[in-house]
Amino acid sequence: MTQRRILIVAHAYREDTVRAAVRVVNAVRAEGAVPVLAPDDRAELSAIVAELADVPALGIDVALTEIDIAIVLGGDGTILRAAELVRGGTAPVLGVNMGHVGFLAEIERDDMDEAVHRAIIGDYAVEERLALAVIVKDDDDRVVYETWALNEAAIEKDQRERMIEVIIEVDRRPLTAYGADGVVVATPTGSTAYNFSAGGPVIWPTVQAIAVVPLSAHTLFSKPLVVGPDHAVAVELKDDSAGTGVLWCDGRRSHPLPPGARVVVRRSPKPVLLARLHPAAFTDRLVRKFKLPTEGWRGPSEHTPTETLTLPSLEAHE
Ligand SMILES: NC(=O)c1ccc[n+]([C@@H]2O[C@H](COP(=O)([O-])OP(=O)(O)OC[C@H]3O[C@@H](n4cnc5c(N)ncnc54)[C@H](O)[C@@H]3O)[C@@H](O)[C@H]2O)c1
Ligand SMILES: Nc1ncnc2c1ncn2[C@@H]1O[C@H](COP(=O)(O)OP(=O)(O)OP(=O)(O)O)[C@@H](O)[C@H]1O
Repeated sequence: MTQRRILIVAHAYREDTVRAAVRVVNAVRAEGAVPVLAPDDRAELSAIVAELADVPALGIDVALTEIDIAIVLGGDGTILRAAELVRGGTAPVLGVNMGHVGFLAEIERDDMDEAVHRAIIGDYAVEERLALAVIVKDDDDRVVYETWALNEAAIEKDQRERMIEVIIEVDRRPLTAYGADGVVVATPTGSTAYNFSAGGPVIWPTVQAIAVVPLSAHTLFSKPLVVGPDHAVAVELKDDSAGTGVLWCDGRRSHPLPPGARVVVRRSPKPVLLARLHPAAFTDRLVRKFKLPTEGWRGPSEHTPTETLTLPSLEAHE
């Protein structure tokens, strides 16, 4: 059997995640697999823990296509960073929550050793999450920037004192126009992030959809929209928009949007892959992460992993 290659992505500025990175590197080696670090991470981490300096580097010693799985030690920001690192390959991401929220993480830090073992031996399921393909066109309809998003494409004003004037379009048909702080075009995964703060709906990960949510729109029609996964949503900055804008994808990849710029968002042909160790109900994740009140609930005590079902069970309607 070929040796498995495990990318380890750790938050480099926290003591606990750096310590966890050393532990995971040692566990991977002890089980006969190859630990790998992104070159920048290796430089940052080995400045703190010298023994990490000899870990093979991604793209130098080991190609991205050779990576079997990425183990992530951090919060959602670190998981989004890991998703970017493995985007050109086929490795799923396994998040160990060492952040504050860790909504995208599969497990909490206390279960790390068992999770690492299962990652090394390949004992996990892979869940596909809808991702967005995002392009920016200039006012001559030329593509000037291309990227992708797991959470959202946020079209935002970039001057505090000026709104942006936008036109929303679906499948090349104009829908409405308004002045706003911005527009969030979110995936089901991102529905619990910026979309959620902006008043958008929480979308279960089993739903394939794209949400379009205005940020402080100065209009009576400012409802969040949800379109199917095969619709193309475009947000245009009007030619006479007083304010200039900026595109931010997952808070990581950005591009300026002058008046006349057009951002086109579609479902990416390439989903993001998340490694799953347990079939868990998305409902439970929402309750746990957002600390929702459920005291007094009198429903059935047996656990039904609804996240993996496509139809609601009969009990759900009781
Ligand atoms: N007002 C807001 O809520 C707001 C504003 C800007 C960006 N964001 C979000 O921050 C994300 C980037 O995350 P970061 O950690 O690098 O930045 P960050 O450190 O500023 O954290 C933003 C918060 O969003 C949470 N988060 C991120 N993805 C999530 C998800 N899918 N579900 C639930 N919560 C999630 C993080 O845990 C964190 O609490 C962006 O993709 C965007 O969704 C939110
Ligand atoms: N090695 C690194 N180099 C540069 N930035 C990093 C590195 N590790 C983490 N970050 C950044 O630090 C920020 C915070 O990280 P992260 O979100 O993982 O932690 P958190 O804020 O504690 O957790 P949560 O997002 O769950 O609240 C993110 O924007 C992340 O991308």
